[in-house]
Amino acid sequence: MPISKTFTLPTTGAKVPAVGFGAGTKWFKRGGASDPFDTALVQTITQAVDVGFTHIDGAEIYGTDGEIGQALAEIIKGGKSRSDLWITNKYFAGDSSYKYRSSSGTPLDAIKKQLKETGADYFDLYLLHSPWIKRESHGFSLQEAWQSLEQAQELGLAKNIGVSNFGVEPLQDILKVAKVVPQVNQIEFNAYLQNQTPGIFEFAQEHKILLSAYAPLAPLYKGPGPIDPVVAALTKKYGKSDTQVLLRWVIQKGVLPITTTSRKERLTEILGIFDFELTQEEVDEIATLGEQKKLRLYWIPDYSKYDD
Ligand SMILES: NC(=O)C1=CN([C@@H]2O[C@H](COP(=O)(O)OP(=O)(O)OC[C@H]3O[C@@H](n4cnc5c(N)ncnc54)[C@H](OP(=O)(O)O)[C@@H]3O)[C@@H](O)[C@H]2O)C=CC1
Ligand SMILES: O=C1Nc2ccccc2C1=O
Repeated sequence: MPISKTFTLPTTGAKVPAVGFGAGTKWFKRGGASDPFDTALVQTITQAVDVGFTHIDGAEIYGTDGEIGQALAEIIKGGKSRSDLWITNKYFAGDSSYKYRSSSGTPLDAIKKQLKETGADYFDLYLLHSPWIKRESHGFSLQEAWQSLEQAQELGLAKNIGVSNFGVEPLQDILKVAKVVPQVNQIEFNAYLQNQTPGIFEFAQEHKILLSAYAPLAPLYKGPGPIDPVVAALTKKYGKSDTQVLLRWVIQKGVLPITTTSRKERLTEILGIFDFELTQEEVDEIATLGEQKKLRLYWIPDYSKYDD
């Protein structure tokens, strides 16, 4: 059977390109809107699409919507159409201090603003970036925030809607009112963090929510660790790089990886993950060895209580 280059969203049936290019992390503008326009990001996104990426991951808080918009304009000028791309974006909800949130207002307000800034017409997927929303701090509850996303979907502004960094509890909270079940939960995921929050992997499977992984390559740049010898053996067996083995592992766990790079050669390397398959035993071995090390890079201290 040919190896699929897409994941299918359970409810809408939409086909999502199976690896995403992130416009956050190393591109994230810590200085916000006052940071200079990043022409390197524009160039890297257009190069990424040139070599075969069709999935771009942005977020309100990254401050890179302008760059995504410029790249999109250039890509369309080059002959592609909007529908050739999958663009995810996210509403900035803040962290567990409840001190920060989008300056745009509700998710519906924010998506309208972000659509203008990117010129994207619609987002293929729009997420609540994090679950820390309450009426006292935000002016609306988490359930109301979800309903705001549902409205955005009804208006055609987002084809699919979902969440990011959600644990079981906030998911259960929105499921009480949801007319549309979240399609995706984008979480930190790799062999050393297989449950960002307790039970989330199983919960997502039960509720047919597609998990998407950021920091999929953390075992590479935050090593050494117990999976290293197995990954090294697999690179030899398959003639693939450690990056490719790790991304393949994520995909074969049923999770959609979002990665990024500033290096052209890594763009093609990343896409070289669709012509080989790990055996189930190899997938399981990495998972089992990975349990021996705990690594969390994001949403600290929000989720540090789970690391004690
Ligand atoms: N929803 C959320 O809360 C979050 C979402 N994200 C999203 O996910 C995207 C990807 O996240 P990220 O954690 O960066 O993904 P990865 O774990 O895939 O890391 C990518 C980074 O790893 C570096 N890298 C790759 N190979 C190596 C190597 N062999 N040695 C050292 N460094 C290496 C790359 O650098 P180089 O440029 O040199 O190739 C790049 O900066 C983000 O851009 C963002 O869109 C990320 C974090 C949180
Ligand atoms: O790309 C990201 N970098 C981050 C750092 C801290 C919290 C969230 C994020 C992102 O989404």
